[in-house]
Amino acid sequence: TPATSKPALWQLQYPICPGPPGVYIVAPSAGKGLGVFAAHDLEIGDIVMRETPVIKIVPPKVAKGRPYPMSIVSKLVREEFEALSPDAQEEVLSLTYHASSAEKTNTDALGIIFRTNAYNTGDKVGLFPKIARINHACRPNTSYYWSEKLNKRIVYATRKIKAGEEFFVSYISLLLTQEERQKQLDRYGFTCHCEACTQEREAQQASDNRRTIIKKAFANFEPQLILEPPRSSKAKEQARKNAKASVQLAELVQEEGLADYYAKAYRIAAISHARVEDWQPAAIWANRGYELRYMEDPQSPNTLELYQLTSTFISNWESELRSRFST
Ligand SMILES: C[S@@+](CC[C@H](N)C(=O)[O-])C[C@H]1O[C@@H](n2cnc3c(N)ncnc32)[C@H](O)[C@@H]1O
Repeated sequence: TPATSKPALWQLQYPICPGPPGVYIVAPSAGKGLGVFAAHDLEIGDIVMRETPVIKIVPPKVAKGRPYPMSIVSKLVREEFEALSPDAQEEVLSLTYHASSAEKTNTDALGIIFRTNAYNTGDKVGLFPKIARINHACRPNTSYYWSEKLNKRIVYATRKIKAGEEFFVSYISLLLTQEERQKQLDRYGFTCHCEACTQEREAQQASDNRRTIIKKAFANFEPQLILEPPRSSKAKEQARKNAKASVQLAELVQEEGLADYYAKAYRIAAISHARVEDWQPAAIWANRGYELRYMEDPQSPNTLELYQLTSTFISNWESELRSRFST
């Protein structure tokens, strides 16, 4: 039909829905190659991308912290790659990669593309060509999770994002000092110039201190996160101190802006208050943690646990109020 022709009657009766407006735009990002930018404003929890892996491999077994042997990875990736459509192959080959000079001459580029861009995906490692365009920051504005059920990686906003802002995720653990983070990022072949890594010296030092304290506190709290109330007076005293310290920890994580770790800190604050039977803050912290975990993945064990904790703590709080007003 010529473009100038009048719309048919059915087109007027059933206007064609153009679908939701796109969330992201891929465009050059200064000093970082390509990047992914917000097409419109986003709220916390809004989905940025959902993507199925084009290649998924079972990685070879290696000691913790050791790199996967590239010869094996390359072979596994190539097998999967050969089965892809020409368009999908082209998309994979267009991805950026970082190789050492020795690797450039003796390693299959496909394996290196995979290493630069792939993400842990349950017990496998997967390549997601669209998500792979998202650059790294040490105080990112999005986070992601792998949904085994949907066979998709899901990226969502962890803070409010304005149209035109770049989306960032973290490629590494963020509970490290700037120097430690840079060592880990070296394998991606870039020096991180994100907002968290380019602060004034004093602010940088303060940020390093906060991250070191948060990491230690998470480890120290771990063995104490049991719901059974303390018995001895010494244990009770310790539990009271912990409840106070757990609030300071949550505040510190917020001050450092590490949204990826908010839910973990809120769970610690919830359980620490439950142990001293301070049900109101226990319920509030648990609910805050639950809301964040729900956003991350409604079905995950972490989400379901916080749902349970929130309901238990709310009913304990209600019983406490009832007994207080009935006397
Ligand atoms: C997974 S890719 C991200 C997308 C990539 N920028 C592109 O053009 O396809 C990882 C590569 O992006 C670049 N990159 C990611 N985050 C960066 C950052 N914060 N600073 C500089 N380069 C970055 C590095 O070259 C890194 O090896």
